[in-house]
Amino acid sequence: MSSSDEKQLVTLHWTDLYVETTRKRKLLNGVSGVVNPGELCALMGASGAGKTTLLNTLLRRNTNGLKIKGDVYANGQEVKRSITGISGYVQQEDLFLGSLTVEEHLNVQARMRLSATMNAHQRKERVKEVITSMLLENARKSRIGTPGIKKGISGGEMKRLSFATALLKQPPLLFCDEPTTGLDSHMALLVVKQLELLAAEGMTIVCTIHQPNPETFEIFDKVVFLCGGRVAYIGPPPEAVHFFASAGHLIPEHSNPANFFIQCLAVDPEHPEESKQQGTAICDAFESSDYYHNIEMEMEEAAKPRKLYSMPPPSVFTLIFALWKRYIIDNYRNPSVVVSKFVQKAFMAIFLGLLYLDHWETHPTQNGVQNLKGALFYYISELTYATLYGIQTYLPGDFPLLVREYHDGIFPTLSYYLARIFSYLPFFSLDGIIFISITYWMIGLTVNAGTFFLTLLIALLVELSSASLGVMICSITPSYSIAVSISGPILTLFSITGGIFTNVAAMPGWISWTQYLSWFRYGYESFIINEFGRNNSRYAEGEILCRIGTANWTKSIVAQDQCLKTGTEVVESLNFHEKNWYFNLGIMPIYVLVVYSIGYIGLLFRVQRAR
Ligand SMILES: Nc1ncnc2c1ncn2[C@@H]1O[C@H](COP(=O)(O)OP(=O)(O)OP(=O)(O)O)[C@@H](O)[C@H]1O
Repeated sequence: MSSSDEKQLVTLHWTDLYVETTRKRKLLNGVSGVVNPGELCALMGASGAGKTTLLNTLLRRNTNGLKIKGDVYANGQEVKRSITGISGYVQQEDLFLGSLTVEEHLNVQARMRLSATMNAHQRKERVKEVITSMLLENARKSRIGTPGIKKGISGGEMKRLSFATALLKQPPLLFCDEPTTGLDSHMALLVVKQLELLAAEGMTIVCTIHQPNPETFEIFDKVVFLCGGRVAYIGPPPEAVHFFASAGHLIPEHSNPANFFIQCLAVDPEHPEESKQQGTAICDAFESSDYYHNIEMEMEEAAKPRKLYSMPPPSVFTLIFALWKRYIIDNYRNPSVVVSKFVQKAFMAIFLGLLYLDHWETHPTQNGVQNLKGALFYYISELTYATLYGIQTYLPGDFPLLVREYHDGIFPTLSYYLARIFSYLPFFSLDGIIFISITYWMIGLTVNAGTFFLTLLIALLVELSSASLGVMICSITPSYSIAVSISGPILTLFSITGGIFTNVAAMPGWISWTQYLSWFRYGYESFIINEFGRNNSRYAEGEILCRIGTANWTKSIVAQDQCLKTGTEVVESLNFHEKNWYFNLGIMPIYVLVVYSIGYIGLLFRVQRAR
């Protein structure tokens, strides 16, 4: 629409569509057709006739690996992928984020689908309108749910919600793939009547449909019967009766016309060759009939170019914000993220605190120093494993919806990627902050605000690094199980080359480079320098006792040559270097950016291929 009071009308036509597989199997063989504004058109035919292939070809969806010839036009102008900008698509399988309520889902979709020119009040009104028109008022506040996992709204309500979503932006063109499948006959009729109303308002509607009953069949303005990838009939339903009769297939009394036509065109397993010949004869008869001539004239008219408006889409920031909000709600409603994450972290913090509970008296002792070295390494592990595996539990589940919404032209992959990362950040940083804040004081790290906040900063960078690798692995691998099986060995490698299990300077050359691929090395060195280095007076000359901190001091004196007497000696005992302090703090954010970027490229590739 050019403005709110001017309605966009679209004539869709397609000419000589040929679709072939890589093995040269013809799925569509010269299919042409036209649907005018205000027409409700059904694609019909026996199973395997090519209905879904035609719908996908018109929409340029799910056509990977297929060779397509022929063109699709809207208002006389050739459209390819841009058809998504002027159309809505209701797919056979309903796909939603089940944790949202019906209204929340529509609000988020309204932000993403409606034009940038609409304000918040207008969007709200539009959401109200679709809720009312799709009879979703009673389900407004209900969670959508996930079939088979968490019960939510009914199947019929889900289908109506799919319609409501597609209709939000009032597209001039609507495609539906088997909108009545899975619905009872009453609900199916209701859906088709709803489509009739939309067509009456000027919408151009194309849908595939399986064996409609006579009452439903009559509602369509135009039907397209396909047979073996060819058009067997296209035109109004009542005329189909005459055409099939003229081709020698007189409909018996009291039979369902759609069923009868489909049977005429179907391959009979008992007489496959004869039935194929029958189908071919009907297609040939149609191509030389007046019915086809009428369609050719309609197509000629449709080919005259007319205006095609498109509304300004929302800004990238609006898209990111809407998606971020959606995933924040999802994370929040996902008890395993919120509850288990924080409870687990608090529990582990108390456990670690009690394990290493500070038992020094006035000075650090040798085993106290050793304990801190161990506890600081454990910090890395705690901030790594739960974060990386936690993220991997949820991301793969997003993929099907992401693919659908991306190919619906609602948002670019980058908007999803950024929104998803930002939606995790609060959860995957707050838990680390809680963990450090509890343990820091219990295990006896330096009581100093500067050292404490720097420990928090390092912990945050470690957790961000771990999250980035978790997201990256999920983004480039096709499933959760593959992501997890790749992550395990990588983390083991990072862990053993991180600084505590092996001397970082003494590792063999062929493996020592791996330490620089991970935050284990950078994070651990930073933690150690922060605590023991940077002229921390607590570990100045003479402050660390050459004793093991037990009750019996005299029996536990450590030999001078094995005694770490200063903080600098502690740092050097691990072959770490204070000069790396700023480098480590700088490299971790760069690491995060690089790893996220690799993940983005991987995800983009996968999303684009999944068509
Ligand atoms: N990507 C593809 N690669 C190879 N063959 C395909 C592909 N897509 C569809 N086909 C084949 O093309 C034929 C038509 O498939 P299509 O899904 O369009 O039929 P349909 O009329 O929608 O059938 P149904 O009613 O069973 O869904 C079928 O034989 C199918 O196996």
